[in-house]
Amino acid sequence: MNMDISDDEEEAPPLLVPTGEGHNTGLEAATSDTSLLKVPITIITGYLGAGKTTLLNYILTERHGKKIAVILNEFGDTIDLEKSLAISDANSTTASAVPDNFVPLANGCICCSVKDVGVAAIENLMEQRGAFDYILLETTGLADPGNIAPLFWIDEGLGSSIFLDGIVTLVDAKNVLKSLDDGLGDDAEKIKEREEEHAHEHEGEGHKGPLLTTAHLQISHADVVVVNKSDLVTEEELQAVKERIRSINGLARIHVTERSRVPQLEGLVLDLHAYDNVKEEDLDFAAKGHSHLDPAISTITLTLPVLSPHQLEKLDAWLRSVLWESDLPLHSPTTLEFEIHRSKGRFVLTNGSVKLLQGVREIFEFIDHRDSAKGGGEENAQGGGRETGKLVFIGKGLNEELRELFEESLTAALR
Ligand SMILES: Nc1nc2c(ncn2[C@@H]2O[C@H](COP(=O)(O)OP(=O)(O)OP(=O)(O)O)[C@@H](O)[C@H]2O)c(=O)[nH]1
Ligand SMILES: [Zn+2]
Repeated sequence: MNMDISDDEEEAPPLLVPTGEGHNTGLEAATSDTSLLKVPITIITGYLGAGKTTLLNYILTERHGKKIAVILNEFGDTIDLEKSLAISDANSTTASAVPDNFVPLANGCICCSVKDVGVAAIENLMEQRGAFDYILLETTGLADPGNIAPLFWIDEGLGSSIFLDGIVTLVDAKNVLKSLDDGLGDDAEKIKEREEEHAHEHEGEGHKGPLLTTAHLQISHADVVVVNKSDLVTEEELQAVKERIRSINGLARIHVTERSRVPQLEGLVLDLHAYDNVKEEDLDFAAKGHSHLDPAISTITLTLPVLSPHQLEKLDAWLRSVLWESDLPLHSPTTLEFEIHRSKGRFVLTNGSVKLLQGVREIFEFIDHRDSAKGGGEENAQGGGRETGKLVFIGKGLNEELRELFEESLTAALR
């Protein structure tokens, strides 16, 4: 497994969208200042019946001063919603008419729908600029947000007019542990498909990890988890649910609700800037959790020293190996398997500037920290060479043993 981590065109996974500059590993990516001109999109995901539509309705009827366009990918069985949710006017709670060229997403596989129909729907929507200033996308209960997020994040065509603000995952407090443990109630065919896919990827290895359910995928990609239906569980049950979610995703904020009524919209479910900013406090928070309550998915944190520009390039190469090929450059090879769903990082450079890392599956980018000079300078003055950088991974198979191997591998790579 010891491998060459040099830039190899052959080995690179297919990017979803051409960026015009080859592989967008982000070292040369611009800052996100332009996001101020773009319309944010929030993806609302969650298992069947968790309360997604209830949240949408709640958002649309709350005072938020926004004109919101809603995209549903399940029009077939939510005809009433289609009528009432289409576009909410900030000045009234009654919905205005659906624009002519609003194309609903078809039923079925969300990633195909979004690729083939959804992006067009949003592009059509964008021609109605001024008609709305926020987009909410409710996915089907079985959607994997890891397939959807990159479409809105990297796509240059859309990138000019919208940006992914965050993924909000609703969970049903009463049923989520059951769904995580045995996929009970989960679409059996979907699970079988996923297992077959997995078996195919690791052909001949004769290895089968713990069950990865839709609930796992939705929680591991969440920026916010809304634990809904709190009225149906005891305080102890609620605590167990929160701990389990925390162990899967150490980065996500958790809010407990009844009828999806989050105490506040802005900052809690809307306007998160979860993909163009990385908050230090979030990384610190993730670093505190060490429980691996969930056998399938967990969160690990690695610390890094202040990096020279050359080391930043080495980090970039290391990330390409880990994220693109699921391969850990090591002196002694390991048979441990892993799969990274989400990554976030914050790195201080020797010149005092700060780089942020954002990643979903194999797609990642470095972003310049907005107040780079200030933040980095202060830290350097205070820290004086302490381990200031942090890298957080959420994914499958990330146990303590692997965390140590990651640390060993990264240390060697930065040497
Ligand atoms: N007891 C209880 N019921 C709730 C709560 N929130 C929502 N419900 C009910 O749960 C059911 C499902 O809610 P929805 O908002 O439609 O859930 P959804 O995630 O959009 O469901 P699908 O689109 O079918 O996947 C509805 O009957 C809601 O009235 C809650 O906090 N407590
Ligand atoms: Zn719904």
